[in-house]
This record gives sequence, C-alpha cells and structure tokens, in this order.
Amino acid sequence: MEAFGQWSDGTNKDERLDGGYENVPTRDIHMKQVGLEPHWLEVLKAYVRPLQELMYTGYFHDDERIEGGYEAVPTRDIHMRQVGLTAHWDYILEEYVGPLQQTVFVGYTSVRHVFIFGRMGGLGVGVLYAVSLLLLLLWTVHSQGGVCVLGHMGQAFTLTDSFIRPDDNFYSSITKPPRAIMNFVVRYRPDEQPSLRPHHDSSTYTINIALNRPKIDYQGGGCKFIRYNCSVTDTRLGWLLMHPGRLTHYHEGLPVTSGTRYIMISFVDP
Ligand SMILES: O=C(O)CCC(=O)C(=O)O
Ligand SMILES: [Fe+2]
Repeated sequence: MEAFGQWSDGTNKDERLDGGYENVPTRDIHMKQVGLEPHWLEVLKAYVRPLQELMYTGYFHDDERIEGGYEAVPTRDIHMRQVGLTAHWDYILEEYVGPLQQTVFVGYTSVRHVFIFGRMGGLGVGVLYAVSLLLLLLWTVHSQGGVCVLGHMGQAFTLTDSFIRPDDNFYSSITKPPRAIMNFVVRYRPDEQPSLRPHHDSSTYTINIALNRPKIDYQGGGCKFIRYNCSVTDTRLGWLLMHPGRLTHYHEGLPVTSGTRYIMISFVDP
C-alpha cells in the first residue's frame, strides 16, 4: 500500500480532495490520487448498485415522494398547509424537535447548501462584497426612492454573509433549524385506509407523533421497520418516534383492525 504514494497527514485539510477538506479526517489515500477513480465508478455500477437494489428495496422510486406536492405513497391525510398551521409547525420544529435532533442524531445538523466563491481568495471576495452591496443599494434607491436604504443594507450584509465564505471551496453549508414541507395528520380506519404499504420517507429523519391511544381508541396499528423486524405498537399519546427517512428504515403502517388511529407525521430535512 505504501507504494501508492503520498498519504494524507490526518488533519482536516486535504488538498487532494475536490473540496480540499475532510470532515472526519483519516490517514488515507484516495482513488483520485492514484488515477483509479474511473475504475472505482465502474465497480460501483457493476457490483455495488445491484447490491444496493437488493438491500435497500424501494429506495429509488420513493425518493420522489415530496417533490412538487405529489405523494408517491398516498395516505388519508390532512396537511398543515391546508389548515393554515405551517408557521406553527415550523415553530415546533425549531423549538422542540431541533434540540431533540441534536440529542438523538449526534453530529447531525440541519444545513442549507449555498454556493460560495471560496476559490476566489480575499481580493475576489472583497470585490464581490462591494459589487453586491452597490447593486443592492442601487436597486433600493431605484425601487424605493431612497427610503429604507439602511434596512436594505442590513439585508445585504446578511445575504452576503450566507453566500460568501472565503475559507471554503465552492459549496458551503450553514446550520439552520430543522425544516419540513410535508407535515400532516394521517387517519387509519379498517374501512378506509387500514394500513400503509412499505416505503421510505423523503426525509433525513421522520417524526411520527401518536395522536390517540392504541388498545383504547383503536386496535392493531403501529409502525413496522421491516429490515429490523421491529414493530412499534405500544405508542404513547403525544410521544414521538424519530427514525431515519431514507435508505435504512424501510417501514410500513400496520393494519388498524377497529377504531381510528391518528398520527402526525413530519418529513424533516427532505
Ligand atoms: O403508521 C405509521 O406509523 C407509519 C406512517 C408512515 O410511515 C408515513 O406516514 O410515512
Ligand atoms: Fe413513512
């Protein structure tokens, strides 16, 4: 292995990578460094992809679930957007789910990926700041006749702060509260929608809150994680289940045999 060449020094900086940065640094050598990246992509296509299809059944098509207001796995539901509660739900996500997320999914933070101009170096970034401020100033004076210029200058700073970070390369991430655009209450009834077929959610993680009581308000029901043969059936009113949405936690809604089961679902960080 040593014959492969220059090993990284184990720090975060790694010039050999596209981003020049390794999040969790290791002493390593990359396929790119030794000219084997195209071969590796072939291996992925020929051997890993079929394995992936076998192991992660349903992963590919369920990915489309939340795009364009379309539900690939339709449920009997009502969305927060429909009942004017989107802002309230966003508040709950930020205030209550965010801190839980940090405890449960250690090391995971909600981020937005933003385009940045890191490779331009100090001067380039300075010029970009100046130009963007000037454009915003001109636009403000033009559109508002000079009123509120200071207010807009404030916005300009916020914008450029998010969009230009000199020490990164091309793309960067900013930490944000958890975000979800699919937030809905699901209703299960034996004569309507008793169960939900196996699927993945289009979320980094999903929260599933019990809105009524098993064995009292309804019989049957629950959420089954198929790969782990693990069913969560004795849910508690108001308590929530948090599980990864994509890839690993293929799951289904178990049949409700009598009564009505209600749950609140939110696909966090789609
Ligand atoms: O019935 C359940 O608990 C699962 C619901 C679910 O998976 C979903 O709505 O995406
Ligand atoms: Fe689901």
